[in-house]
Amino acid sequence: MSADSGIEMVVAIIRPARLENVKRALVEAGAPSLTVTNVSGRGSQPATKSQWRGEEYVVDLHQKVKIECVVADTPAEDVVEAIREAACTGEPGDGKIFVLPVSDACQVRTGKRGPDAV
Ligand SMILES: Nc1ncnc2c1ncn2[C@@H]1O[C@H](COP(=O)(O)OP(=O)(O)OP(=O)(O)O)[C@@H](O)[C@H]1O
Repeated sequence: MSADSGIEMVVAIIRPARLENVKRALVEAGAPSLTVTNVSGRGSQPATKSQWRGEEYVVDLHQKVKIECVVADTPAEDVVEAIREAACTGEPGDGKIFVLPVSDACQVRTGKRGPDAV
């Protein structure tokens, strides 16, 4: 389902090691613009145990990369599929992808609004 504005945001939380693969896939899907943030999070990927100075501790927040990709001309569904294929290893912890409606956009340089600003 697409937003009234025709603009949608795909938010993907993926393995850092898959970022280059995903960036390449987004170019091929016609959606090269993106914002990338280093994040930590918890899904169903099991916690791991680590040691520091002889003390054992549980690591339940895993290092991930968050990709935000706002699209208007390219269907969000194509972006989701491109990211999924490029990010998948088949192992727990591969991540998750969310699609959000975006009510409007504004290009700072030109003042354009709506899909033309994306
Ligand atoms: N429901 C959620 N809300 C917010 N962030 C989530 C959610 N589910 C997963 N995440 C984020 O995605 C990252 C990867 O999730 P993860 O892959 O471990 O779990 P999963 O997708 O539930 O299942 P699986 O491990 O089987 O792939 C998490 O570390 C977290 O940052």
